[in-house]
Amino acid sequence: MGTRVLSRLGPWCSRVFAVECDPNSDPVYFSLSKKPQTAHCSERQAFENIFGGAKSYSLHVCTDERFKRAMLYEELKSKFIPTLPRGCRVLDVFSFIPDVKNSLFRGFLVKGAADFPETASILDELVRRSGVSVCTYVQEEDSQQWWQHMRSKAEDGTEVTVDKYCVVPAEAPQHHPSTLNLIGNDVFYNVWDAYKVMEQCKEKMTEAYELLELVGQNLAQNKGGRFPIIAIEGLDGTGKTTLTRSLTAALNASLLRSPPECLSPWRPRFDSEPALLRRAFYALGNYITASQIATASQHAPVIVDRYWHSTAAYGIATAVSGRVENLPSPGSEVYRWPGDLLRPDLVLLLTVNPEERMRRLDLRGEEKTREEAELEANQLFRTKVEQAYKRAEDPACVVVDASPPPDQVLQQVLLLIKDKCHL
Ligand SMILES: Nc1ncnc2c1ncn2[C@@H]1O[C@H](COP(=O)(O)OP(=O)(O)O)[C@@H](O)[C@H]1O
Ligand SMILES: Nc1ccn([C@H]2C[C@H](O)[C@@H](COP(=O)(O)OP(=O)(O)O)O2)c(=O)n1
Repeated sequence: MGTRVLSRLGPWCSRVFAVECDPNSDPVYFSLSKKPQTAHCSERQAFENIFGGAKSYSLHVCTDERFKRAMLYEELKSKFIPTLPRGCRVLDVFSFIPDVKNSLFRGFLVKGAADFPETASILDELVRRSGVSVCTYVQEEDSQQWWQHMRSKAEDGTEVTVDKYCVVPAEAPQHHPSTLNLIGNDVFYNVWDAYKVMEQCKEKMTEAYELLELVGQNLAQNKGGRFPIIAIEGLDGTGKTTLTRSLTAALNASLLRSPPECLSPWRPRFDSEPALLRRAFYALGNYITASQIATASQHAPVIVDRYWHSTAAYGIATAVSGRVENLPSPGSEVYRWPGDLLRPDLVLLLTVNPEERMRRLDLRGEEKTREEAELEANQLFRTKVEQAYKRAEDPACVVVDASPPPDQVLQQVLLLIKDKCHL
């Protein structure tokens, strides 16, 4: 497969690879060459760290078809990786064309499992699967050169062929590889893009079928009324529910939320699905909420507890790995508002320091979504969500310090609303 065309994006050997060893530092980048190249001492050391010692191999999901890609990746992550023998080291590995959108294939580099007979038979099975490629890494005797052996099934599916490439150092690309597939996989910029994802799984999930029916019934009305629409955003525990309730009473407003109540029964199901489906679920939820906002804003101001910015900020922060610096820069198209989604007049982002947020969450003591639980455990992720919120544009979020007592936060927000929405 190596020299043959792997996808519309070109052959395997033109790809760059990135192995993530530590979320707080740059990945180790390498590319492939037919001829050995001299590497600097530090580059040789980096290769030794990732390939040296116990035998290592990598698994890559490599198909252009986004639904199949998401499903295969989830299968590897939740079914294959947990079966690995204890003590194996698993690192995220990306293969991509530098700075080319939608060229990213995700995968895993596994170290210390190749000597187990069970692993060998699972790998043989994976090699024969379409959409997965399996590579092993070997060092030639008396040489410091690492080789990638890419195993793939022959056209007739019976035999396994091996393409060999030297692993050579590659420069870091301008954009972190995990940002390349955001659009259309982690964030959707029109309803039809998310709708198409849901259509692909309606056969296997009745929830998807019913969701599509609901979206279909709710798309007709998407124009705001004469009253202002105010969205309240922020991490869990920042006081959104408390504020939206008091604001609703103070302004005699309608209170809505995204995802809307009618989707609550299906939410746990979608929360346990691969990221592509989860994101499509929340994206479609925003369009149903938009239709409810359109009706409600004809009669009274509307307060919305979470809306599009939540969907985008969590989607981007989950997909972009490593450091906060890896997020797309401010001004990037990923922070734009979807053209076909009803826009709020004002978006307020509630912020409190991490200690106070934890104190509030402990006091509340409710069950959390998987992502919220991850957020709690992971300061880096939390910072990325907040940064993504702050980079959102048109409408941008107005940051509100939500650390004072509830009544003071309410007064502060009422003043803001008076100023920005003339209420
Ligand atoms: N301004 C505030 N000061 C102190 N505690 C607050 C404040 N706002 C909310 N809380 C408390 O913090 C917890 C989380 O608030 P909540 O409104 O449920 O947040 P969110 O909806 O953003 O998850 C609740 O126990 C709530 O009573
Ligand atoms: N409009 C929305 C709302 C929530 N989400 C996702 C993002 C996170 O995974 C969770 C957070 O929602 P959660 O219900 O835990 O938040 P609150 O408890 O309402 O503060 O849902 C979304 O993507 N889009």
